[in-house]
Amino acid sequence: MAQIKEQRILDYVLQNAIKGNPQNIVDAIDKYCSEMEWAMNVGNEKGLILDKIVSETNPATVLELGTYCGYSGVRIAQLLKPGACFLTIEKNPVHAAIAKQMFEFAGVKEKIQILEGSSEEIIPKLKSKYKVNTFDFIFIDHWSDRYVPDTKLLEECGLLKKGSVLLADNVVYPGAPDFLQYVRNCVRYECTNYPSHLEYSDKEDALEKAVFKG
Ligand SMILES: O=C(NCc1cccc(CNc2ccc3[nH]ncc3c2)c1)c1cc(-c2ccc(F)cc2)cc(O)c1O
Ligand SMILES: [Mg+2]
Repeated sequence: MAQIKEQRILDYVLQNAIKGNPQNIVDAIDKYCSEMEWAMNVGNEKGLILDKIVSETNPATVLELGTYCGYSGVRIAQLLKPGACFLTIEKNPVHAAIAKQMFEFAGVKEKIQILEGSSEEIIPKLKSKYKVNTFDFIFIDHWSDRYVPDTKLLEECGLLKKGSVLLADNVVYPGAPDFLQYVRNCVRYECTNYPSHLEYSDKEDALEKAVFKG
């Protein structure tokens, strides 16, 4: 069966990491992707910034756009308080299948629900179908041309409340210039930029935090 990179990453974790140990699994993915095959996980440098912002926010409800292999999902899940609700949307069914196995191995399966499909089709259904009211923390890491439309969709669907924290990956590389312009010029957001580097690379990148003011 033709193996894909994401399957090789999962296999490496299953064979080399400690089951039920989220941090060890995160470290194993970083080791594989820095030594063997580059992959678009948020990585450890930006991951530490993500950890700090999640810890400061201490969210009860989390939405992630773009699950991929589950790397950021595992990082976030290990920081959540008991009973927190974490939904992650993944359009690519192969990525979703890999992430599901990653979450099971990490022992965070009960904390995370993977919603298969695209953000534009799922976000409008979150209140009705998934009994969500608003999100305290949203990690945006899917197609960069969806960052702005999905931020507007979250507003329109009433899924943001005063203090909701949006954190967007890759705002420098590959780049999301329209997102930066939108949130930085909109009075309803308080923005902070966190310069960093592209995962497993020395190219410059950054995370952008945008706090919704209501
Ligand atoms: O593009 C990126 N990630 C998004 C992405 C990418 C591919 C597939 C999917 C399929 N998943 C998907 C799609 C649409 C969706 N709608 N709702 C959910 C949802 C889920 C998602 C990315 C790229 C680079 C990068 C690439 C090349 C390079 F040279 C340097 C850097 C680095 C990153 O950190 C990145 O995050
Ligand atoms: Mg990314």
